[in-house]
Amino acid sequence: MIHPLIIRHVNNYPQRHVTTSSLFRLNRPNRLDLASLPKSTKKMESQSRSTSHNQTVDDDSRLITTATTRRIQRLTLHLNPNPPPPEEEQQQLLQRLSCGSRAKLEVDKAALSIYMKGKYSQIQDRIFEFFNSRPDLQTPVGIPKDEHRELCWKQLLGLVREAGVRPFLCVADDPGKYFAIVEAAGSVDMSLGVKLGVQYSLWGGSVLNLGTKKHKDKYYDGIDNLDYPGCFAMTELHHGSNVQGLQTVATFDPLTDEFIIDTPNDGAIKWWIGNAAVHGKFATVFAKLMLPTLDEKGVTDMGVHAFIVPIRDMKTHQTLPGIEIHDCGHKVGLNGVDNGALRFRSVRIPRDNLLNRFGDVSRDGKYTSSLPTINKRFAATLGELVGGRVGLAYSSVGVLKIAVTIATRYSLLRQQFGPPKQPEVSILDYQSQQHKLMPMLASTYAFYFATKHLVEQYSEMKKTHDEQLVADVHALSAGLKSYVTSYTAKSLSVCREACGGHGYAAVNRFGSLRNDHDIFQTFEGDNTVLLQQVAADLLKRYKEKFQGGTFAVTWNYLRESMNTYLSQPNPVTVRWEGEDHLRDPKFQLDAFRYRTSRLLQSVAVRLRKHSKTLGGFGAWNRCLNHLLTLAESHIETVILAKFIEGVQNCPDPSSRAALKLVCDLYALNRIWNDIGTYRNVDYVAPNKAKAIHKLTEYLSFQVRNIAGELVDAFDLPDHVTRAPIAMKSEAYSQYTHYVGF
Ligand SMILES: Cc1cc2nc3c(=O)[nH]c(=O)nc-3n(C[C@H](O)[C@H](O)[C@H](O)COP(=O)(O)OP(=O)(O)OC[C@H]3O[C@@H](n4cnc5c(N)ncnc54)[C@H](O)[C@@H]3O)c2cc1C
Repeated sequence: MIHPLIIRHVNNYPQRHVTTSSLFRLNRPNRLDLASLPKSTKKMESQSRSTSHNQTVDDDSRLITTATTRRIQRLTLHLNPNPPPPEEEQQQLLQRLSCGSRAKLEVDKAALSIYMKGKYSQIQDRIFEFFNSRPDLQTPVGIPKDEHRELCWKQLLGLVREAGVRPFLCVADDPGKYFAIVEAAGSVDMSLGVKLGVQYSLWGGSVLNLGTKKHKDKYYDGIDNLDYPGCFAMTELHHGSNVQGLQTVATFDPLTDEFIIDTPNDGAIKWWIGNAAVHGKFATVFAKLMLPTLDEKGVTDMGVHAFIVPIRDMKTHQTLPGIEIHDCGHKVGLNGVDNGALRFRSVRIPRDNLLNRFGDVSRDGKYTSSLPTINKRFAATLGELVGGRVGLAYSSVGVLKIAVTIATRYSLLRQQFGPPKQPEVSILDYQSQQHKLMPMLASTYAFYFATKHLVEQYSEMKKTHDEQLVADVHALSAGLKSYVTSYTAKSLSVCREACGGHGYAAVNRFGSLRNDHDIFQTFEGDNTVLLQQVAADLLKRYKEKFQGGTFAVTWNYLRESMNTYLSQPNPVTVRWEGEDHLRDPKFQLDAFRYRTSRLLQSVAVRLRKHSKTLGGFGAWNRCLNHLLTLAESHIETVILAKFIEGVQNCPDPSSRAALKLVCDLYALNRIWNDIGTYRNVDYVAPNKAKAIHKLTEYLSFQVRNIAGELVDAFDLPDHVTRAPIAMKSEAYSQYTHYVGF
């Protein structure tokens, strides 16, 4: 039993940010002797005791912890020298030590889960159940490349032909459902998610979005039922990001009414093409359309267009004449996907194989298009392909959910060290572990709401084709794809490390998740390149605004915050440090928006200045890091705004309270990460910066208290997370069983 004196003493203590981790750290061997700290720290301790209750944050929680801990240790030993307190009471003590009078939030897991799973949970559950019922379709750890490719193809066939899931129907009719299918398939095996994406978003999507009725009539069913496995052949050996630099040519031959596809040099070999090495029968090949002319050049380059090229015989599966295919080989990850390289030597295809939605060639070789310039046609063509980016952003959140679930469950289970003669504590009680994982858990929630918004916007755009929405979705998908995939990629390493040695066992997933996901940062647009598109879009709108235009819906906030930015920060509010203020969504959003406005305005000035001497390209490069920071800042702002909306719209009060806590952690952690910027411009005074830091640590602790419920709300079954160390029960025995005990 803990003596009531201790409890009273703790309750009377004016601070509430004494953390369990700092408490325990004191008791571990070889730690600093805290009694020997210099006198000045003791002075701070006594000062901190006089801090009033309505001041939010401790002056120095570690020192308070020191004093409190010593007192408790003395009292505990005096009153009861040996027996450790029963676990529940110990927990209560820790609770009080850690957050004063605040109780742990009660979370209604079921209600939160319903809210977080959204309207496509049924199809996802169906996919999980199908693979759970088919052990022969589950990917074993360490499967060799060629077997993995065959298994991945069987998984896809099983999903479509046996489980009756029809992704292609959803690509056009219900994109939200389609992205949910891709996420769930990717949770089973990321290679499967990507293979599915190649077939339906890339190959299928190119036919649907760039073709016309004749193409849909001819190819739709075969794509849907997998009789026509296909590729999306855009990238070449010498050109990936710079699509306008592609060199493959498609020359129209009016005599035979055909296009002749040619790879003019080795640099133009199509490279990295998914489905090409083994399974593909067709490829959508991106090539410069060349029309014969009567001038001395003999041909005119009409810009990059897409053509359907059969690459293997439908019956024998032999590579067709004029086509050479090689395997791109073993990759860092995603080895279930067969990426290949293709060379074309005078391959003839009918004129009808031009995907002619944005430009057509008549029988007599005349070019027609509703769009006036090559650039406009190019933009329209690429604009139709943003679905792939939306899918990657969405699936990346799915990967983050799995990783954070494994790391959090294991961190709750795992115990290392503890106070003398008391049980060891869970590693998630350490402040450092909370710091690694709780903002990540908060970010996972934040990204869920942001990508859900993106999917809704995308679906709306597909319905209405509203021009403004098209531009909005283009920038939003580029920004979210970059931001989320970069964050997930980094987090996978953090999760591995947070699980110590057992995080390194392949069976516990981090290795494959990390390797498979890593390329999400590059394909469907390199992240650094995509962020520049976001920055360019912001600048374009900024310029338009000063010419009397308006910001699009997503960008509306800039109008207001630009005005705030152009005035000086309010000298009173920069010092406000009360918890109510720091947890006010208005303060948080204002801070994010202020930062974006500032970055936007300052980079516009710099670009103008440098372009006079360096030209447009040089000036852009001179300001490139600034531009990338601007794009990230904008995307963080959009994410926060969507998270705040997600909290406000949550119908269940207990879930809403939990989400509010998580949202506050997301916001304050991001502000703290960039505190130098805020301090530099005096948006935040030193006392406020300190308060933000302390409150962030405190919120991490509070989130830790409901971390189990928060990851449970993702509702990922054990057969999806699969890591033995993260099983909902008997994790250790499942792990020992796995290695053969
Ligand atoms: C596993 C895998 C599967 C793929 N599947 C397909 C597929 O099915 N079909 C297909 O067509 N393609 C596919 N790709 C190709 C992929 O889309 C490209 O790799 C991607 O577009 C990036 O192009 P890149 O490799 O040429 O990189 P690069 O553009 O050469 O980029 C290399 C580096 O240069 C930097 N960089 C480039 N330009 C700029 C700039 N303007 N400013 C600043 N930095 C810059 C980038 O940030 C990056 O760090 C696949 C690739 C892989 C690895």
